[in-house]
Amino acid sequence: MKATTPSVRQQGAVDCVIEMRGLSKCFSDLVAVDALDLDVHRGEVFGYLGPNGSGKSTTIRMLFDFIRPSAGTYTVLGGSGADPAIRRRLGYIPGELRFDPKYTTADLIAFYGRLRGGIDMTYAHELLERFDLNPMRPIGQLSTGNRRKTAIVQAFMHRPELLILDEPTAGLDPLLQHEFHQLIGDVKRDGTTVFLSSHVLPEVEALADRVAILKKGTLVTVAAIDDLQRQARQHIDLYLACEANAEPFEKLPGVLSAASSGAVIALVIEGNVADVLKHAATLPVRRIVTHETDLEDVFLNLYRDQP
Ligand SMILES: Nc1ncnc2c1ncn2[C@@H]1O[C@H](COP(=O)(O)OP(=O)(O)OP(=O)(O)O)[C@@H](O)[C@H]1O
Repeated sequence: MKATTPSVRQQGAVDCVIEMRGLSKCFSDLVAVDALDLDVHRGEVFGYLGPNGSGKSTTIRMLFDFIRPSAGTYTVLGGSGADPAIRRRLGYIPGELRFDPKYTTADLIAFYGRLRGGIDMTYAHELLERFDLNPMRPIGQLSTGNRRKTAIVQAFMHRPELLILDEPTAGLDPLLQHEFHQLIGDVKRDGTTVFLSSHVLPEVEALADRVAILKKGTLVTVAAIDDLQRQARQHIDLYLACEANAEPFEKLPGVLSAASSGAVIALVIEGNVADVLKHAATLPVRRIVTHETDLEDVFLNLYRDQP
């Protein structure tokens, strides 16, 4: 690992809070992470996606210096994730929670409070209330979801500049997932950067500004959610005042399928819908129904094997 200057490095006008250059990790002859070049910008929520075993947790564990890279370099907040001064500015939820079962959540947050020093404990107590967590029970007696809540409180309680979250909502019920999403929105508004590894595609779609997709240790895409949304297929139904004929739509650019039934034309379109709307304007259209774009399809296609 190359330690660089302890300030956040800038790339052009953009603050990069995480930088990876050629970052690689091999376990014997398995290449778990292969020459990653990736920048995470200050203030963004960055989704880190990929199928099981694609190297997401391995990347995160390198960022905290829990394991050493086989090649390449990284910086976190301009320095090393092993540096206690940097660690105090980070919040972390590991994929696998390993708390000492005999301690309570209250013990744990008191411990982290002392370790990090000078933090406002009222916020920790607000988080306990927000997630409806009884801090006095030993962690060994908590359900999986309640252990996850403990992990959330310890990661957010000191208002870190950068949160690195490895599947943070695994095991949370939908109400608490919703609360967690609100919390991410709150900290983002305060300028916090979030590096979010998740398998929950709608969660990433709702929260992330940009995403990277990792497959077999290699980056297959780094893209803005907005750009992926533009690539997503749109489903549009046209309700006409006459018998429908889908044929003229089939030839239009971007139309993947056009089907008619009675007075309705059902269209699936990729990219720009301008030509479709131009043609629709020549017809007696009574109603247009648009369905949610299938960003999940875009993600799944990127997950699948590419040539
Ligand atoms: N300590 C280790 N020793 C040997 N192989 C390892 C070790 N840690 C991870 N691996 C292997 O490295 C690859 C990447 O694992 P990693 O846990 O980073 O994937 P992941 O993307 O986080 O997966 P998941 O989505 O299932 O959590 C896998 O093939 C895994 O078996």
